[in-house]
Amino acid sequence: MPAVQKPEPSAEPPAEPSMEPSMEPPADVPTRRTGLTTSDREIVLTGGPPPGAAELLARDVCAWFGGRLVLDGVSLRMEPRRVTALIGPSGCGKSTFLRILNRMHELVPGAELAGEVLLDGEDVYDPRQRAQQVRMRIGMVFQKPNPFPAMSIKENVLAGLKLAGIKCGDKNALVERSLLRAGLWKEVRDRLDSPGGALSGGQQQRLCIARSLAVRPNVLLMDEPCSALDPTSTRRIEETIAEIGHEVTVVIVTHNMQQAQRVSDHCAFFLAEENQPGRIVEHGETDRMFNSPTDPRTLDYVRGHFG
Ligand SMILES: Nc1ncnc2c1ncn2[C@@H]1O[C@H](COP(=O)(O)OP(=O)(O)OP(=O)(O)O)[C@@H](O)[C@H]1O
Repeated sequence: MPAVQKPEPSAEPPAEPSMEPSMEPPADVPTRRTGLTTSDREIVLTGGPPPGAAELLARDVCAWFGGRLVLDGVSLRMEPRRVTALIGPSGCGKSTFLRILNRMHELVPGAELAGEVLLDGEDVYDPRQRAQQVRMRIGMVFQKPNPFPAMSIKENVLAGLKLAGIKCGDKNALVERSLLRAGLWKEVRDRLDSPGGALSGGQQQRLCIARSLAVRPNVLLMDEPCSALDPTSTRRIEETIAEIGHEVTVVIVTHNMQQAQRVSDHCAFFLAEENQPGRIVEHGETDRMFNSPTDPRTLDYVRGHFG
């Protein structure tokens, strides 16, 4: 087995909810739906990630579970302020790859990996990097919404700050801004002290996105964030992705080809052929991947012929 990068004793917090970073709005440009402006920059966070979206670069990433190779030689650049979709049939390693990006893979007993993941050029697996800090900069939204059900909506939004030890001088403004960005503010502004668990599934997922955004991540990973939601909630989350995608690097796993086309700028097609580990067959601009891919397997997949 190749060199395994495996640091970090396990004094880590539970994987979920993830640490969530945040983002700066582009200077002087109000965001599309929220009308937020540069005055939002005045919400000062102490101890959080450096501001802005970051580039994620995976180089020759391999992954094993219990000695079985499940991902082989995956290299991918995920550009800042763009949405990258990971697509491919079940079991080809999309979620494993996503979890490697913010060091959640190492929480799985028997999991190993090799290769490099660079966040704006810094190796996230450098032994000097703490996994918790990495997960603060690279947030994660899961398939199933996981708010703290007994905590209030407001407390849920602020929960990531507490876990990451980030201080904020104006928590009310941060709560409002995070909920605005997640597209939930109008629906909950009159009941911020109600429990998060009382929201609908789609609202809970947007609450989790708000919780992630509150810590101002540089990257937001989303693992099938709409798979448990109805079509209306799915559309609302897609709108949210379109809005935040201008401010933070987004990497999303989705089985829904229409969704990949709607939300992503760049697309990577993963495939694990029979008895083989998952690999990237092809990646590129989403329009090209869906309209004129170079590999016939990509065309078959995006046209729904298999998977
Ligand atoms: N915790 C684990 N222990 C052992 N094997 C695992 C574990 N998690 C995933 N695998 C295996 O790794 C391979 C890749 O799984 P992964 O979940 O990353 O694929 P995926 O493309 O995300 O699938 P899906 O689309 O169904 O979620 C599969 O063969 C899976 O069985």
